[in-house]
Parts: sequence; C-alpha cells; structure tokens
Amino acid sequence: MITMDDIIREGNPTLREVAKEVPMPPTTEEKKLGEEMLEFLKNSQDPIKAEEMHLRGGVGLAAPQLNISKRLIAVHVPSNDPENDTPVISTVMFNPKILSHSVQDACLGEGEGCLSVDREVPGYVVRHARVTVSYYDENGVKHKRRLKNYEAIVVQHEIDHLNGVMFYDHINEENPFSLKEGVLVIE
Ligand SMILES: CNC(=O)c1cccc(C)c1Nc1nc(N2CCN(c3ccccc3Cl)CC2)nc(N2CSC[C@H]2C(=O)NC)n1
Ligand code: NI
Repeated sequence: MITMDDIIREGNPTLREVAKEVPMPPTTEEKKLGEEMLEFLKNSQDPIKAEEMHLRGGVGLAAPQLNISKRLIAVHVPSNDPENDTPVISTVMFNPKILSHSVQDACLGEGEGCLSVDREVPGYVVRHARVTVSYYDENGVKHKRRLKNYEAIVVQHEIDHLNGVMFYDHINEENPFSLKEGVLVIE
C-alpha cells in the first residue's frame, strides 16, 4: 500500500527525468502499481484513512513521484456534488498523450499543489482549458477522451510529471498572478 514515505520530493532527480513508455500490454507488476496508485488517491481523500495513514489529499499521481520513471498516471477526481458518489474521472492511464487541445487556456483560481512539493508556491498555473488525451488501460486497450475544467488541469499536471515538468515551471516569475485575456479561471 502506498504511503507518503513512497512519494519522492523535489530535489530528487527522477522528478526531472523524461519517463519511459510502458510496453503494452502492461505486466502484472505494472497493473498492480496502477491499482495501488488509484487506491492511494482514494485513501488520501477519505478523512478517516487520510488521518490514520497521514496522507496528503491528492486527485492525481504519476509513477515518477514513486521514483518509478515510467509513463503511468492515476487520476481520481470526485464529483463536486456531495450527493453524487460517482467521480468525474477515476482511471489509470498508461502512456497518456495529449492529441489536441483548446485555444483557450485555464488555471485553478487557487493555484496548484503537488504531493512532491512540501511548500506553497503561489501563482496561476496556466494550462489548456480542454484537452483530448489518448491512453492505454490496464488491459492494453487504447482509449481517447475529451477532458475539460478541473479534470483537464489534473491530467495535464500529471502528464507534466512524465516529462520532468513541475507545476511551478509554468508560473510567471515577474507576476505570478498575471493572466492574459480569455484565460478561464476555475474555482
Ligand atoms: C496552492 N493552492 C492549492 O494547492 C489549492 C488551494 C485550494 C484549492 C485548490 C483546488 C488548490 N489547488 C489544488 N488542490 C488540489 N486538491 C485539493 C484538495 N483535495 C482533497 C483534499 C482532501 C480530501 C479530498 C480532496 Cl479531493 C485534493 C486535491 N489538488 C491540486 N492539484 C493540482 S493538479 C493535481 C492536483 C493534486 O492532486 N495535487 C496534490 N491543486
Ligand atoms: Ni504533482
């Protein structure tokens, strides 16, 4: 079971590497890793388990954050509606790829956090507002999915980890809260 001790922090060179493609179909070990990453996210969002296991809340995790330089991410974004238990997206993506994206950009109004960054880095992280991603599932089946808003931001943040990019690399150093015309601010 993955805990915070398994998550490497900024300064570890693996976070700056370009991760390797996973040959399809994934091995049993790679499938298990994906399942454990998704389980970690669910545990991190459960108040009881998160407290018991000292987990920081997350909606996305990339294998390089576990010091495993493979192109594999997990995302588990709960629905905004407290009545609705169905997550907006809950999946493991092998070899995710952004096929196309909107002209419009977007950012989280509150900025971004990362399980590998033990500090607040204020500022807008400007990303594509909508993306079409392709990825392989644990059975090696190819999928194509259009994402928008929060889940689009999360998937882009996690794909960045596969390319050695950290969220604060996108923050404007001169003015961290500067925004161009037309950028969608997601609250
Ligand atoms: C500096 N300001 C901020 O961090 C920030 C500040 C306020 C709001 C937001 C929205 C912020 N931003 C931000 N908040 C999150 N969470 C909110 C809490 N949540 C969570 C926590 C506990 C239980 C259940 C859940 Cl659901 C988990 C997810 N997650 C990300 N990111 C960036 S994309 C990958 C994703 C990630 O999983 N990071 C670890 N950013
Ligand atoms: Ni991160």
